[in-house]
Amino acid sequence: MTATASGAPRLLNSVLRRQRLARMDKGQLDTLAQEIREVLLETVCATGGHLGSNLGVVELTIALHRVFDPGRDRIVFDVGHQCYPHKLLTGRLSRFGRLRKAGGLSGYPARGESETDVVENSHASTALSYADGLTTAFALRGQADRRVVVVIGDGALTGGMSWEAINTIGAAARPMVVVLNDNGRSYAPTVGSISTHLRALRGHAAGANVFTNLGFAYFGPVDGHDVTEIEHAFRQASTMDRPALVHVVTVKGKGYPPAEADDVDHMHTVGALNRVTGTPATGQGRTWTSVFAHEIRTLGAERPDLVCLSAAMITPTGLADFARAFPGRAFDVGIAEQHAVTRAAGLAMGGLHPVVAIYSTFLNRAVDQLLMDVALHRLPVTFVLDRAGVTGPDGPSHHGVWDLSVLGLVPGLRVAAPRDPAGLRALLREAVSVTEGPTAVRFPKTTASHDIPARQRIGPVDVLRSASADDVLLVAVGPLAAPCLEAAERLGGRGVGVTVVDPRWVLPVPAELTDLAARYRLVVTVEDNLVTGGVGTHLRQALDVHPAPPPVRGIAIPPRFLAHGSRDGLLREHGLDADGIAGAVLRALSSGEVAP
Ligand SMILES: Cc1ncc(C[n+]2csc(CCOP(=O)(O)OP(=O)(O)O)c2C)c(N)n1
Ligand SMILES: CC(=O)[C@@H](O)[C@H](O)COP(=O)(O)O
Ligand SMILES: [Mg+2]
Repeated sequence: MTATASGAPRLLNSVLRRQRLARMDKGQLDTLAQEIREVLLETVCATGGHLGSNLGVVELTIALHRVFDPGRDRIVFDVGHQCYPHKLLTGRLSRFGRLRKAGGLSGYPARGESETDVVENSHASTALSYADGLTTAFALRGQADRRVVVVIGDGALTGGMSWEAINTIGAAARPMVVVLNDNGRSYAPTVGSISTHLRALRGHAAGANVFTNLGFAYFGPVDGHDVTEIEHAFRQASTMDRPALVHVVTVKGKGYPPAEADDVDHMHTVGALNRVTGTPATGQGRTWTSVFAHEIRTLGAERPDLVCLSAAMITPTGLADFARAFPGRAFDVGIAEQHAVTRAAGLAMGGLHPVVAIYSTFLNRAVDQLLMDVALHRLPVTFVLDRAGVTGPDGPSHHGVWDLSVLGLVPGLRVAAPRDPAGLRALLREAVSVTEGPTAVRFPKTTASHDIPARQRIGPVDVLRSASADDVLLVAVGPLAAPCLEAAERLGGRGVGVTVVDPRWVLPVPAELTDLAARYRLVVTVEDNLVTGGVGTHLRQALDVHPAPPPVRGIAIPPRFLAHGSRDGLLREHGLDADGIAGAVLRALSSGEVAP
């Protein structure tokens, strides 16, 4: 894209070489910033993405590219959701219109797009550790002239890894520039004593502070929207013979009044927007998150022992209503999943029933805490895993496709996968009623469809469709019950008898499911999770004890990282839609490996 509604971003189009940027005067830099904001608004209002975070770092990124060489130096963005201006300044303007679309630009740094992109991960609080490694490697390889610059937000600074890295970086005293982009927010205002300290520094920074006490030179606070002031601070910091932190104060959503005025999250991440009003371009309908939000709020009134925890995502995980109704029982711990899980263990030891609301992919950050601090002690903690399965536009580090494989390893943990809103409400209630160990309830990032009735229930297992012949058993995990039923109808029309069941409590595999499966010629499991270690794996292992177990085919996500795209497109690509399921069953039946 080389033109926007307000005309071609002439200066931005000309920034194809760093030298051009270095020669711009103040007036041109201001124009360049305006052009970048125009492209950000025009694009993200159409494609969705991270709006507030990127509007806030326009001047900071221009200054970065004027002081440092993104090709030879390493600019490491923490999380990376704020990399759009960097992408626009490194030759990707023409491709920017397909941001976060299948085959288009990633919404995070992507090494395949540019040599100037370093870290593709979108999980917070990792940048300082990467930087510690990079500076060490450059020193050992005689490349100490290559500068390493970290851009980290105040939110990412609440993550424990950030302080683990600060601990060794401060001691090593190797030069590094750390740009602290302090807008006072994660999604919501950043919580905790770190945030309080930063607020004090924003007001009066003279003297020692936590960074200088840990071996860093400190520069700031700097006006994060004045390129000249930022550039001066960067140049000063880059001359230091030890790590230097530049405290840049910015406004999340700068330059777009609806974002600056958004009290919830300054439009941290948005879907397609009406740019004039700042309202969603299309209605999203009822989401799984909204069903959970309503039910946990209801449960909170019934169960005074319920408390809820989130790692800086109270609203995105559906806890906002609960927090408003029960302010003393909802805890935002910052971007600190490990602390959230073990704090929940402490809350459970103290006689409460904690609910940890967390995106599936971010639970990976706290596996040891889940295993050892919660499950080993058989503590009644309930994990509500939103964004479970293929999420879509956020790409490989956001798809929640590992939770069933991980949770299946945890002794004493029970995992539920509701197929519809009624199932979520019921299974959430069942989960928070379990007292002898941890539970988990997982659901995807999509609209919550209509309820799917069961014909009968065998133990925890719902039978959704019965066939006259015991040919095929389709085991549907969660919302994939809908495409399974559609596939069964198509197969029935071709004379294949297909029974469809929903285990509801999917791990450990219920004995009733194993006993039922043993009666069929072919068992096919369908799950929005990695094929390795998912429900299919566990059911196959459970059937091994039967004298003549039927073949089990698993339709699931292959063991590789999935690129960004639409959820439906990625599910279709991996055979997790009605066509894919029906085709897989027919191929299995004709493979000769299924008893007649
Ligand atoms: C481990 C982990 N937990 C949660 C998130 C979700 N998340 C993405 S960005 C963000 C807030 C980041 O705040 P900050 O670092 O201050 O950046 P800003 O958006 O304010 O520029 C959160 C919580 C994440 N990416 N990684
Ligand atoms: C960068 C990050 O981790 C989140 O902001 C992520 O983009 C989740 O977005 P959704 O809440 O839209 O799934
Ligand atoms: Mg922030």
